[in-house]
Amino acid sequence: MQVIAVKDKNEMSRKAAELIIETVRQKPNAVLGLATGGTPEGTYRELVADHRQNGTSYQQVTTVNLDEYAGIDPKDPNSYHAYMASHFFNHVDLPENQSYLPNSFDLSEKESKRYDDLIASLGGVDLQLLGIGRNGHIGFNEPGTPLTIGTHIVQLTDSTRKANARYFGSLSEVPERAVTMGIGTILKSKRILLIASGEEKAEAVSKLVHASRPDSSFPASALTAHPDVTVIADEPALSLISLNKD
Ligand SMILES: O=P(O)(O)OC[C@H]1O[C@](O)(CO)[C@@H](O)[C@@H]1O
Repeated sequence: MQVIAVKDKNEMSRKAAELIIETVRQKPNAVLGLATGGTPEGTYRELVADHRQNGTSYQQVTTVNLDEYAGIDPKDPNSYHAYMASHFFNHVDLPENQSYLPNSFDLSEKESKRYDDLIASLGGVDLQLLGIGRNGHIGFNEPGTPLTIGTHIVQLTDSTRKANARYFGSLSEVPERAVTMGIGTILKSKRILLIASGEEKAEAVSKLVHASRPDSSFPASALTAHPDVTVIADEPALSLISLNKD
């Protein structure tokens, strides 16, 4: 696991975008695994700016998203479908039929398997972008989730619902369930890029960096089993650990 320490959220966003751009420039038909939440917003802004200024093209790229709330209308502004459209898809030349998110309405096992099969049929994810929850969740894989599981339906923890309530009118409006790529799905990605910003992530980042093996009580620790993980974290997120800076 390579840990890149940066000063602040802006630098984290820039560095993460650089890595994504490099991936797309090297492999124009790359499959990008994408994340939502507050953390990657700046990264998408950087990607859009680069697309406008430098012409990086997404015409041959395919994207697959990590997760979506169960039962939410894709047109609902709080859906991850809407998030991706407004932060990224609407501003670059990615063809509409080359972006995939989990189906929020069909919660069957068959549909979950179809999502994993789709990713496999695309040749797998070249670069998976991840954020991290305060409790160590990646995607919506909450503590206790088996680490080999594929795409599945999860019951969101109170802490995750509270953390995401800032986007909804009230806590009661935050869906109780979600569909997420499983940790088994995530670990199949060829390369993983986890980004973290802010003091509220410091404990999770410290646990991740110090993890020596996968432990289902802290889902992000599963990344210790992956050979190519880059963590880009800012100073506040790294405040509980000391790193030797290059
Ligand atoms: O970036 P945020 O908003 O702190 O969220 C962290 C993680 O939580 C989720 O939004 C799910 O709650 C993930 O998709 C994200 O990576």
